[in-house]
Amino acid sequence: MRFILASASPRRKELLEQIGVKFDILPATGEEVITKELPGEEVMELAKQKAEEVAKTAGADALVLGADTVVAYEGKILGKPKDEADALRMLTMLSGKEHEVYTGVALIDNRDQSMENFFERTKVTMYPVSEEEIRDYIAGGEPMDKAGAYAIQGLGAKFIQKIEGDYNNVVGLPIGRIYQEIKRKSIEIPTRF
Ligand SMILES: Cc1cn([C@H]2C[C@H](O)[C@@H](COP(=O)(O)OP(=O)(O)OP(=O)(O)O)O2)c(=O)[nH]c1=O
Repeated sequence: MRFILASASPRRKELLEQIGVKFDILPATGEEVITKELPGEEVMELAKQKAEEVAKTAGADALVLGADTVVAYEGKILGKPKDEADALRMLTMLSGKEHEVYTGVALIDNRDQSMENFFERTKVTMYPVSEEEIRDYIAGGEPMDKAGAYAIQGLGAKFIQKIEGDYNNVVGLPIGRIYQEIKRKSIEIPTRF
């Protein structure tokens, strides 16, 4: 069977490569619209939309993986910042506080049209960050394509005090959980080794 990653994210590609899976990339292009109140519901729905779009064109023998990541803080859902002012607003909000990162996953097996749809949650605590540090960080460009306006795997690491849960889930893919779900369903996916 073919394994297809329905994502344009270089982080997701790297995480799948890390566990030795052989796969092709077919990014979903549809508009992401936030419609749910709860972050777990939201990321599951967006992951499902991405996987469904790609599954339609992926062929009868494909397993398609879609994912979506958001940050949640005090009932608010933070996606990617719209502009630099939005990034400043997000990082000011997260400074010195604990927030949650949710990644939703959808795995569609085209052979029997079945779907696994779940989310993983990781708690992240940021040290207090000054406005000057935030402005410098934004000027460097890293926040703009990241949910919550930071990258734990990049320069943003200097703001992170602690995390509770799967680190890879924050980067964009709960890779251990995904492997366990594939194993649980007894799906044989191609490997590089
Ligand atoms: C919190 C956090 C998010 N992110 C990234 C992961 C995701 O790529 C991004 C959230 O955007 P997403 O909409 O989840 O994904 P994407 O648009 O990058 O890719 P695609 O829809 O094609 O799959 O934020 C980090 O890289 N590091 C972090 O610490």
